[in-house]
Amino acid sequence: AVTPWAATSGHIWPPRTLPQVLVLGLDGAGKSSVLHYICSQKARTHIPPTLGFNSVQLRVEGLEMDLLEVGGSYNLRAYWPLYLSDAHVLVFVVDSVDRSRLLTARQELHALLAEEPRLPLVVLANKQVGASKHGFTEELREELALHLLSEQRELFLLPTSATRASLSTATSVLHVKNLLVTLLSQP
Ligand SMILES: Nc1nc2c(ncn2[C@@H]2O[C@H](COP(=O)(O)OP(=O)(O)OP(=O)(O)O)[C@@H](O)[C@H]2O)c(=O)[nH]1
Ligand SMILES: [Mg+2]
Repeated sequence: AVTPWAATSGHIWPPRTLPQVLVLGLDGAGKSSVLHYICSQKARTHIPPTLGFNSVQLRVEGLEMDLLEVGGSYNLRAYWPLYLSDAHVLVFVVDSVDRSRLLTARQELHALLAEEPRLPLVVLANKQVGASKHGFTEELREELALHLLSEQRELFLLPTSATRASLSTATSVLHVKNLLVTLLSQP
């Protein structure tokens, strides 16, 4: 059988030289939408599910980076760990409205990072509507048990939205970009 990677394996081997940001998270969390916004500055509402992976290059302030999304559907999650060792930063996107799947997101995230104690982690609490309610970030931190991941790791949690053309969307995504630049610029 043809794996989803066969047609595109040239992208992942030989290893690339640009710093790599790996973008993971359950299906429907909004990975592709966030990437689309980051790269085009435009909100887009109908993006098809990622059936394999989705790779984009981004240049910010003279720094070039590769952003690699691997689809989040159950079958594709088996491939997630293969991309960890090349990653400089992991961006993990969660749907902060769909509380019923936070436990699954938490389990996947913890399983993934068990072997990578030092990989910087940026969790995006996506699908924010307007200003998030007081204490929201703390709740989410708890629900994802982020304290268990944070000993030697740089860890950030940012609220984002990606599908509405609004100032809060633009600002949230700008924060993500700036954070990536900071993380990738450190020695
Ligand atoms: N309301 C709202 N909807 C969003 C937001 N981000 C993404 N969506 C919607 O959520 C659905 C899934 O978004 P995708 O970007 O395809 O999610 P994904 O994480 O790439 O999913 P897979 O590729 O299947 O792993 C789409 O219908 C998006 O329009 C957001 O910030 N707010
Ligand atoms: Mg996608």
